[in-house]
Amino acid sequence: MSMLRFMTAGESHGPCLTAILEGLPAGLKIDLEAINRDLARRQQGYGRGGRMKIEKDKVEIVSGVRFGETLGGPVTLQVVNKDFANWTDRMAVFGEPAGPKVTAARPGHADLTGVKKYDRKDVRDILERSSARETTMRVAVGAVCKEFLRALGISIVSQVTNIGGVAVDLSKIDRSRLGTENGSELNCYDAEAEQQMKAKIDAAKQAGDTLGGIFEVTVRGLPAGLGSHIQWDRRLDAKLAAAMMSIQAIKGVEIGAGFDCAILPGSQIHDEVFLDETGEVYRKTNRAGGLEGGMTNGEEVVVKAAMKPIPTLMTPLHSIDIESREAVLACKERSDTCAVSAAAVVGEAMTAFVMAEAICDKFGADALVDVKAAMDSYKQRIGKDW
Ligand SMILES: Cc1cc2nc3c(=O)[nH]c(=O)nc-3n(C[C@H](O)[C@H](O)[C@H](O)COP(=O)(O)O)c2cc1C
Ligand SMILES: C=C(O[C@@H]1CC(C(=O)O)=C[C@@H](OP(=O)(O)O)[C@H]1O)C(=O)O
Repeated sequence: MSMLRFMTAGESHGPCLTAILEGLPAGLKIDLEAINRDLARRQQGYGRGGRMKIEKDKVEIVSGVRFGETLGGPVTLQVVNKDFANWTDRMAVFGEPAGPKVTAARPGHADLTGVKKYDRKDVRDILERSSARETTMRVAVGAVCKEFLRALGISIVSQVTNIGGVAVDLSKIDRSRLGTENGSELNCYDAEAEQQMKAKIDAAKQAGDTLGGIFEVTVRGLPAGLGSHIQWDRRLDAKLAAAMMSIQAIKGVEIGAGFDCAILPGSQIHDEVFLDETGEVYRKTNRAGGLEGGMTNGEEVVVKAAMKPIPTLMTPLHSIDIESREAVLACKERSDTCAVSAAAVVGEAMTAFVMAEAICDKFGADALVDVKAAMDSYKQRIGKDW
């Protein structure tokens, strides 16, 4: 099994956010600007809250890279929370809290179960870590993984396909445009749908309500045969689904035709296989989303994720106070109205990590030249044998 792994640390309003990524090969050139571009993309999107005006997330690398190239050791990435300076009364690492406690738990968030499980008296002790501010570091890690994948000819793009029930007409989408520098403010490639999405977000904000939606991530250039049918925990579709579900507020994942597979007959779901005049295998459709038997099949990997509406509502829902145990309205922290386009960037990052891990698993991960050579030789073999 691969030893590619990462861990994040940091609170939403703490001094800084950190990630350690270990297991990437030595000899990979790191482009800080590419990481910062993805961090900026994660901060964008119609419907984001006030915090995005305060932060301008920029990464610093403090280990594992020398003169712009990985050494094969753990890479430590850091992003400073500018907002920490405004939160020292509630978020200082030592001393006594001087700011108010949060005691009104928000339905749909980690608040209520978190305070019970961790024996805390202030919901802030839970919300600071359960906040999706943590996804900043996933995006930084994912951007490094994307660099690795790019060096092997693999790219990852995303699009938002639905916000609060306003759906993109996927038949209108020119898929070759996906990934062109942020298709739009909402990372949506259907201009008409996007206008309606924005109006829907405006209306939700006006009503103190929030919205969820759906995004889709596509991986191009993958060799067939990543992952395995041999054991449950080596199936790449399972790893991808788990990685997507690990993103805050994601409640559903589909690979390829996904839930439609349950409705349509086999003749309309399975992708028929043909040989071209040179003897190469091809398929006319990709309803499997590039994964069959837990392995990539050489087509684009296509995964969708459904995000629930943001749990912090400015017209708060009924809840309880954890101190007085009285019925109250949930707390109103500054919050996003809709963050699906940001979640799509996080989805790209998690997909990048899963694909990078699958590559390291199959081709080794000591030196980038060896990974490339192993992958080239494998591609030659399967190209010829098919
Ligand atoms: C990019 C992104 C931004 C988010 N912004 C907010 C927010 O501003 N306010 C909020 O209450 N929840 C926000 N969420 C959702 C919560 O983090 C999430 O619902 C919460 O952690 C509970 O986890 P669960 O929904 O997976 O059960 C955001 C999620 C993502 C992915
Ligand atoms: C509140 C949550 O996270 C949001 C995501 C987020 C970010 O950087 O994405 C920053 C946070 O900033 P603040 O709380 O200071 O406004 C929230 O906007 C949550 O997920 O519960």
